Amino acid sequence: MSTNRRTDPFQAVIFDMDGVLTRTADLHMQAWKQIFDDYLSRQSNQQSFSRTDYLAYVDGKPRYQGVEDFLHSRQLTLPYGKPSDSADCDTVCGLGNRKNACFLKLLENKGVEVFEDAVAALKRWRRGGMKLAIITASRNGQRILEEAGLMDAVDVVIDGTVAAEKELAGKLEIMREAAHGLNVAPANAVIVEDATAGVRAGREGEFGLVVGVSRNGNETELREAGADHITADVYGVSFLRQLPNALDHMEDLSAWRGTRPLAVFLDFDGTLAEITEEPGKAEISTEARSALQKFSCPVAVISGRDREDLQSRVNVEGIYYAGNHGFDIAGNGHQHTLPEADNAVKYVDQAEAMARARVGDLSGVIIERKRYSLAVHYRKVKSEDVVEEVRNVVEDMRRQTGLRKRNGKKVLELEPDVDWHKGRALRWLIDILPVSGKEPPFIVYVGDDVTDEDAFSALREDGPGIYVGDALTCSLADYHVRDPEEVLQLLHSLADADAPLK
Ligand SMILES: O=P(O)(O)OC[C@H]1O[C@H](O[C@H]2O[C@H](CO)[C@@H](O)[C@H](O)[C@H]2O)[C@H](O)[C@@H](O)[C@@H]1O
Repeated sequence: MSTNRRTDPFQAVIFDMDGVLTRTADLHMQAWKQIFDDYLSRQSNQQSFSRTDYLAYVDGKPRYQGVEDFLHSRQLTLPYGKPSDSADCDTVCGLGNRKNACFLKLLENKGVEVFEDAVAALKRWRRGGMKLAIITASRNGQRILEEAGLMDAVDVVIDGTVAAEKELAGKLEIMREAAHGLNVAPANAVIVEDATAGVRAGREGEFGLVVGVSRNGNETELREAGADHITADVYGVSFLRQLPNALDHMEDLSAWRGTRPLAVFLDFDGTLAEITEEPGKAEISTEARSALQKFSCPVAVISGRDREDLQSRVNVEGIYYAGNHGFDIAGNGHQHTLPEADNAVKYVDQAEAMARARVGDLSGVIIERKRYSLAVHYRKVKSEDVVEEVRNVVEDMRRQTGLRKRNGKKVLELEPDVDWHKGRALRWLIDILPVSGKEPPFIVYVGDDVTDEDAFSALREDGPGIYVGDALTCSLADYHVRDPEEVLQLLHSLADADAPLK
């Protein structure tokens, strides 16, 4: 994403409503289809209104403009009329009014459904102190947001009614008005849009980042319209922002948790243990170990290390251990490894042999063989040329073995290319946790590395992701703590919070 070049954080997110936050886009499409098909059936040689027509000519535009643009695409013209035209008039306004009456009827019958991923992202960004706006060209925007319970979830709402009152012509002016209402410059705001017209407006308005949401499989169109980043899942969208420190927000965490039972998940290197020059030297402090021992709730450590190695370094009984980035899980009578990972061991063997032969003797390179993966460390390598050589060789190894390559902190890793990672391991563990009561557990996940982002992403509303590192980050976490020392403080606070629910 283009965010890497920025050194200042984004301050606001402006969400399009229909199709991004609410599922009303389908209702709009149905309403448009009903009225256009009726009209087209009375014209000669016209095919019915399609989803392609909807996406190309109508989606994301003010109602009457949508009518005009679609009719124009079919070489049809109607008198414009006036907004007060009755719904049975064959004018641009009449057709638009007919569509609205049809839409409201559908809304009444079917209600408003929201996209959970976008609502969860909105909540996360709000917790992180981002300014938020929802925009829509729909004159029914406020009504829809009230029904969806989202009216109070953001700072500014600009819908078609507000746009008409303020004489805002089109999406770009609506976006600018939202940025103005949030008191941020467009360059410091992120636009989240599913319509090509909206993406184009975001680009034209020079907003800092334009995210295209491809729920309709329209990636190509969104890319051509100029989206910086395309996603089908808003929850996975990351950009540079300033995370609050979890230690300053323990009361917010406690309010979020409510009466749910606690479960604590942690990464090892860089989280429980300080990063060291050599992997073999990383150690958990005695304080951190005894903090883990004090928890009565479930605790799991999920690491890129081999599980046995991890277990012997952490050395706490009664907790869950997931090694090899979650490929190998065990604890409290449970055991889980993936058959696909077992089948890939021969390729890891092959990769290891290649690594030892081609970079094993290079000064500073450390090769760490794990059961399901191989790490080639270059933290101690002094020469940039050698680092480059390591990169090239690992890329070669990836091509020849079919294993997946992952970047870590001064390490390149190869692992089985299957749909499994720390996030999947986290969800697997959540499912087997021995939690009492009917409420789902409140999960706290603490991690510092790229692979922990899969876990942050898998959390959704289960609880906070806490990133270990600088506040200024692209992490998908909700909060940060600075370093393993602050992780220890966090563990103490969580242990206190765990005590009353024993
Ligand atoms: O998931 P984690 O527990 O964070 O493990 C990720 C990798 O951590 C280790 O490497 C990292 O820590 C080393 C010790 O501090 C450091 O020397 C190295 O540069 C880091 O990349 C571990 O050796 C790997 O196997 C893990 O995958």
